[in-house]
Amino acid sequence: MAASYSRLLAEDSLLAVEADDGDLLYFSCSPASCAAPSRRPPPLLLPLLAGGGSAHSLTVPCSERVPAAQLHAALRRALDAERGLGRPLPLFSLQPRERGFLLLQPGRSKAAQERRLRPLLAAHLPYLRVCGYELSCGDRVWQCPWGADGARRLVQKAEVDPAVHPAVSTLRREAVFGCWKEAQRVLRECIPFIPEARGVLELWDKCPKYPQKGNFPVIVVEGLDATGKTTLTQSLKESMRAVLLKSPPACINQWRKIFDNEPTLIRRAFYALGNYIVASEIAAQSTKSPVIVDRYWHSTAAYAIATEISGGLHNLPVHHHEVYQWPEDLLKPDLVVLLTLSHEERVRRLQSRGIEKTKEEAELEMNVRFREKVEELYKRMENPGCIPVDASPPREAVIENVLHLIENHCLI
Ligand SMILES: Nc1ncnc2c1ncn2[C@@H]1O[C@H](COP(=O)(O)OP(=O)(O)O)[C@@H](O)[C@H]1O
Ligand SMILES: Nc1ccn([C@H]2C[C@H](O)[C@@H](COP(=O)(O)OP(=O)(O)O)O2)c(=O)n1
Repeated sequence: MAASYSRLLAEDSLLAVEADDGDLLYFSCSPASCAAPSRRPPPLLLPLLAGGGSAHSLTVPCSERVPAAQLHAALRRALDAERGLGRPLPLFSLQPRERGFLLLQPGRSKAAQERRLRPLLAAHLPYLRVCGYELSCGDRVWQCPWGADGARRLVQKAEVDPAVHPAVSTLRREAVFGCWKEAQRVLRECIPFIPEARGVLELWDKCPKYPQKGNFPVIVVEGLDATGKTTLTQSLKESMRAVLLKSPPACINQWRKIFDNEPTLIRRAFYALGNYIVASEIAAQSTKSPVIVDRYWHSTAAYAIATEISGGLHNLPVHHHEVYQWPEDLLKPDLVVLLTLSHEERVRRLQSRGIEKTKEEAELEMNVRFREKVEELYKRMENPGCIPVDASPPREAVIENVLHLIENHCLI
């Protein structure tokens, strides 16, 4: 199905949901101020409600970024753990800015769904907007906010606009930080409940804020897991007598698992600041020798965008979008090499590396789309862009090719 999104006729909100196949259906709601209801019904809710099903939307206002991200994650865990409520579909609202979930239950009454939901949401209710949906007059759906008697709002079909994935407009604010100040701000807000955030910030406090690169070349190696980054960077280190650095750097790596379990906003702020910490090491080392860096900002941005933008490649932000631009306050490398590999060969290497079967299977099955998006995103990065290198030849050939590339860039 082609992706379609809702843009509201009225100023109220824009809501979209991901369908089970990973693509996006749309569902929109606006206040009754839409004077001319369309003859066409909202495509998601009407058939479901007409068939005797029920639907609820749960949204979290996003004015305070960190608490909202945490509540959203807690809600997701609670809904995932509750069997029989159906898969929570992501829901976005831009005005007012909200994120949440839509729960659809074919063949279950609204009252029964509410009975299941109430105890689950009890603790969160003061901070949530919960609405049930009712069918009336054949093709009209009413939105009924919880707790407000008679406060019914008409749900109408919205203009279908093949424009942008609703998460695109939130990327800058919530996933791909354009400067260190933003990432620092998020981690500061996390100190009360993630003590490790203080550790990261203390290390960052000691780093120079706008470090300059030395005269020696700085080469970054990017690519998906198992494309050969470790192999290549080790060899380059030896053959170029270079210093090898990694992002996130060793000094914060001990906290990586903790941040990996946090919501996107916090997780990406950790990786973003990690890049700025590495930058100060790059600056210092590149006055003395060449520097090789295993992953850097391109990985941070590509993985963040690929995770946030559901569905296929067509949902990604357009070429030259601001999220593809290198942050102005981050030290730039001289060359970024992107190792590319066919899916089959990458799987073979993952297997021969002896990854546990469960992880390997999960990787194989669920990540085809994700992998495609990350690879495409690497290629869309700009200023500097990545130079793709075929990583399928034998190790020695790949190293040779990259050394040529470095020479051609007049770096050594
Ligand atoms: N050019 C190559 N040809 C065949 N196997 C390779 C090549 N480069 C790396 N490998 C092997 O593939 C696996 C993944 O490589 P690795 O360097 O660990 O990737 P990454 O650091 O990108 O995860 C390792 O077992 C490694 O020995
Ligand atoms: N500079 C970096 C490095 C990694 N990340 C994130 C992106 C992904 O979520 C993971 C990928 O890390 P992974 O452990 O697979 O990396 P390796 O291939 O083992 O080097 O880390 C990042 O955001 N920024």
